[in-house]
Amino acid sequence: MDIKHNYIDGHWQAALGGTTREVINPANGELIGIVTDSKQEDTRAAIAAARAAFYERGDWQRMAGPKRADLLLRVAAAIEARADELARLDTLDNGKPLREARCDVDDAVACFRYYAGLITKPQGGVYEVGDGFGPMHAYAMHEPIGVCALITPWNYPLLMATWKLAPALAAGNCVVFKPSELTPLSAVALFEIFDAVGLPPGTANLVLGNGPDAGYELAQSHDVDMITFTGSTRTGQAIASAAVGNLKKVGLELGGKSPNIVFADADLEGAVEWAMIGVFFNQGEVCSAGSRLLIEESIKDRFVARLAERANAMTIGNGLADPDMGAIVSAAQLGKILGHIARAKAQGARLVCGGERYTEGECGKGYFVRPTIFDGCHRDMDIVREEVFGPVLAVQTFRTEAEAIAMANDTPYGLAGGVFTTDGARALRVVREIRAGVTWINCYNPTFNEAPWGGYKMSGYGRDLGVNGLQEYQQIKQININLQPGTVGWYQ
Ligand SMILES: NC(=O)c1ccc[n+]([C@@H]2O[C@H](COP(=O)([O-])OP(=O)(O)OC[C@H]3O[C@@H](n4cnc5c(N)ncnc54)[C@H](O)[C@@H]3O)[C@@H](O)[C@H]2O)c1
Ligand SMILES: N=C(N)NCCCC=O
Ligand code: NA
Repeated sequence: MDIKHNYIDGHWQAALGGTTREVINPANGELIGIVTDSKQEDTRAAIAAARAAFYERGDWQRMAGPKRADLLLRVAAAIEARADELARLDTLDNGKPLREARCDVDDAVACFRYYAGLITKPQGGVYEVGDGFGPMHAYAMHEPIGVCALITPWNYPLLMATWKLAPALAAGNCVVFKPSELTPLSAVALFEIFDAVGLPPGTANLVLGNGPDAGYELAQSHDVDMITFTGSTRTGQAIASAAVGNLKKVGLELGGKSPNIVFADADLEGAVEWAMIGVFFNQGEVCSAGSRLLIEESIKDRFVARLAERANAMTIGNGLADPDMGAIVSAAQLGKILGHIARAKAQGARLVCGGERYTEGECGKGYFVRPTIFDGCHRDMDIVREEVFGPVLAVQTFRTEAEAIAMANDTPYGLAGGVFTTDGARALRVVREIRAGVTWINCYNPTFNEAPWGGYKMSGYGRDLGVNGLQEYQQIKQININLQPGTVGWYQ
């Protein structure tokens, strides 16, 4: 089996220490790849390459915007040409159903196209300014930040990479990217594409390795100008602390425990399906998962019974066979999920369906868990407070709109939330009160490259996607122009 290497300064390179790491298919425990295993010294080499490319040669940042855009369009076309292979890679590596992986690839193609287009549109502004020193004129222009470090999790390997790489590169930065050590294979393919389209050496660098050894150096280094991270809140806190050393800019997309509120007047069959998409899509390994179902008391029994009936009918299996739900990413993550389930039971939540590992047929060799629903949950249970990052739903009831809103906001997180009702004014009132960065009305989880994505509260700060997602990776420079050069007679 080929060993996949780091991509530094336009070359594939083994980690200096020569050690490697096995990449596992969580559907059956089989070895699907071997990657180089980087340490701090490798990360430092990648940072040095990005710095030389940005500060010494500067060819990427000075390349005309339309030309940079053209290269990113070629990246999009190359991803599209390898779409089946890339979807298969993410399914093999992460465990997700193939049709979901295929959506991720389509979104990644569109994301590169979106930022290629956006970088050619007007940016900055022109300002009428005071004339205390004679006639003056001011404008603001957007510039790249410099060397950006990007760290992503394992739940959407290609898509999370793209959400950061596409805008960071479009803006003219040089980057060092570290994907999750659990799911590095599609990132390697993406860098093969960067290599093939001919990004200037040092523009995009790939470091393969774990968080403490390869990742943390990116947060700590004084040679990095910005770090953007998607992952757990705890790791985000460690990164933000380390980033203080040189006051690098920090962007954090962290965890969540998002509320999905269903009122009695909702289209209930639709709400059931969206609630399933909310918490069982991608095995529930979604930062925005609607993992707290807040349901109006009068319909609770009927709704939960229907939800359980449909959850029990979901097919589970190897993602390549395109089941309704695939494998959990790793043995460790499966263990965490089963731990959350055991604690919920111990704390008195009532198990409605699932609640155990799934081992039918070949699944015993992999890491599967049945879609799980707990009824009778209350605010001080861990299952209501802590992110599971698995297919586990906690159900609570409310009687009034005000109570639903208070329960929705009763969390340290603030990534997402949903509301189901046929009362339009109520839907708008409720989403306005939810303290979260991403909300849905009568749907849950779809998201689009055009609109900004990110959290409130302990779900982080900064935004991916949309115009804001480009501006994350840009400095703004004010330029003041004296329209009448000469002396002003200030000092007599
Ligand atoms: N808000 C969002 O958009 C979003 C999206 C996806 C996932 N998430 C969150 O990600 C979490 C699950 O992903 P995970 O388990 O991969 O998270 P994680 O924090 O364990 O790891 C994320 C990445 O950080 C790296 N890392 C770990 N420790 C590090 C350290 N000390 N210094 C630098 N890098 C380090 C990992 O190697 C990985 O690449 C969940 O909490 C989920 O909510 C958030
Ligand atoms: N619906 C999609 N694609 N969601 C991506 C969510 C990323 C965070 O986990
Ligand atoms: Na894997």
